[in-house]
Amino acid sequence: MTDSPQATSAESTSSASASAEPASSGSALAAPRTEVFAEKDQLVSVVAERLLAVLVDAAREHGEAHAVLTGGSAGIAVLAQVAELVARPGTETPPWRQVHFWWGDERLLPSDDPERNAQQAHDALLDALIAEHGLPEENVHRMPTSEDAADPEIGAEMYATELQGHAADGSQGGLALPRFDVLLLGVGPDGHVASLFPGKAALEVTETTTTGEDSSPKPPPQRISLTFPAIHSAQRVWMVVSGADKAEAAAQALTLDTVVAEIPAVNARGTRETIWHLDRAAASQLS
Ligand SMILES: O=C(O)[C@H](O)[C@@H](O)[C@H](O)[C@H](O)COP(=O)(O)O
Repeated sequence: MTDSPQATSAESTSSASASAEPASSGSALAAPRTEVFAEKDQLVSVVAERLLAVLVDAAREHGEAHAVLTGGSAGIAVLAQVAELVARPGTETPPWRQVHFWWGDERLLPSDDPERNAQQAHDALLDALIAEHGLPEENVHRMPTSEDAADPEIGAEMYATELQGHAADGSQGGLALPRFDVLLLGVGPDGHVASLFPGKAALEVTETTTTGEDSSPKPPPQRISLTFPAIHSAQRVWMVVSGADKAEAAAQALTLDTVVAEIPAVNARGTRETIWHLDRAAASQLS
């Protein structure tokens, strides 16, 4: 455990779940690594710095960068911190016209509802990037609203089409997806990630990149989510987990024999990197 906000001094360990097989992807996925920070603020600063660095490198290397955002308190705090870094003179930033933002999940609500993950991300970061730094509005790929789609399944199909429109060449395990450089995920106290909740049919979806949820146990009930195969296509899956209410779910997700149907977060992995960024409270039950 560390009191330093520096990524290099965070505890970093390979987890026992390294040999647990993910449920839905044929390709090899990165075993989870954990990094524990004394406080949420430190976690947030490190993830924000890393996010910017990944976008800079990906834009340089591939001519474009794709980040998948999450809702939730830690995920939105990361975006607010990115906004602070971007406003700070001397921070290296990507050419924003080459950066695309996507979402891992969304609540099917009206476009201006403050509960929408996209609305919160706009307030925290995206509005400033669009207004002051040249991020093209069309690079912000929001999931459909309740005005766009009559139900979550229709919304999910619409988003799959949007993803397909930016698909990388055949490299995402047969699914039409952009090359996600980094995908952020929060974790619920029940172990959910994105809008993939314990015991739900959405956990089993393997043929499509998106899915609709009609009866989420966390309000609101109607949601749209990426599926596990879509999550597994990401180069880097970064979990951002803060607070004692996540401790039990985090400990279970990082345990060898945990079942995806009970703790979906056990199946959140990327191709190159899976990192669980936890504050001390969220890490308090890790063995
Ligand atoms: O739309 C949502 O509800 C979120 O995307 C959800 O999956 C969230 O990330 C987790 O519930 C963690 O949220 P907190 O970080 O606020 O605990």
